[in-house]
Amino acid sequence: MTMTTPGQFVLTLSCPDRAGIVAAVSNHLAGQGGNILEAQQFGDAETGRFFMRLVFEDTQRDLAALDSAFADFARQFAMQWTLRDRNQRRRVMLLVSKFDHCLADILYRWRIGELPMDIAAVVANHPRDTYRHLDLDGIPFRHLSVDRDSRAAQEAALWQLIEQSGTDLVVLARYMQILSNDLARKLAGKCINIHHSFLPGFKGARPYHQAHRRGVKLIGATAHFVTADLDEGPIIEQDIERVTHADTPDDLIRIGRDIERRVLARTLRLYLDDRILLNDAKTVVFHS
Ligand SMILES: Nc1nc2c(c(=O)[nH]1)N[C@@H](CN(C=O)c1ccc(C(=O)N[C@@H](CCC(=O)O)C(=O)O)cc1)CN2
Repeated sequence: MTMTTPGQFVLTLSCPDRAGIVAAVSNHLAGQGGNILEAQQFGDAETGRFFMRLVFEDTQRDLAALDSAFADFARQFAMQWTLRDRNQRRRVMLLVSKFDHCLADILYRWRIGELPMDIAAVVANHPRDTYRHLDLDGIPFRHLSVDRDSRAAQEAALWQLIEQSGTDLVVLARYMQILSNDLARKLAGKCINIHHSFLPGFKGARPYHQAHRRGVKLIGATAHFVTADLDEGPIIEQDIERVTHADTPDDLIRIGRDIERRVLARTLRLYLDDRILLNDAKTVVFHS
């Protein structure tokens, strides 16, 4: 008898909270031949919304059939949901400006298999030579220069590239250009930024210099979804390091680089494994 290797699927959902959701979802998946391997849930008492992430295996392996059956089931709960084949890799576009330490870190982790994704392109607003020390072999690179007068045209070219490359996620890896409200809206829930401060402190430009002037004893980095409101998007992951009165702004920048790298890498892994759910202006993150 030939044994079919079951496929693994990730289901995320959110809906108005009520009794019986977990049982109903579990019974539905069992009825589809699904065997649940992981399940996490959270009921937000403030918003009355329920969130769930499940990983299940199914010998049926037919995503289209599972998707259609769940669509019928989800309607009774007014669910927002996603269902994905866990082996389906996301296409991720990486945007960078002058400082490329986060990009370098992502490329390394990707090349050693730590980030299961396909890189759609690296897009920079500085020329290729800026990144001459980086291994970009096999990765499409586009230099989209931008200034006050060319911003609209640059964003139009960027959006065309995002659409044509089938990009699923845009990562601002220290990309220092403010996206227009229109582009931020088009990328809602699909664009992540690494901000080099512990938000909500020190939004905007030059946060390390702001922090130095304030005499902080901790600095941090924050990964968040990008919205039209600068550095106000739903926070996904953060981390910090201690600093002292003797540290200069350049010391803070140096110490901050490692925080930014690890926060963004953690965030990318979380996103690629469907562990981040949007909860209005916040997120629910189901850590492993
Ligand atoms: N619509 C959004 N765009 C961007 C966001 C965001 O949350 N919403 N995050 C920023 C990243 N960022 C800090 O992390 C940031 C980037 C740029 C600036 C800024 O003042 N830029 C100047 C130009 C600076 C330069 O050319 O060196 C500007 O755009 O006029 C502040 C904060 C990314 N985009």
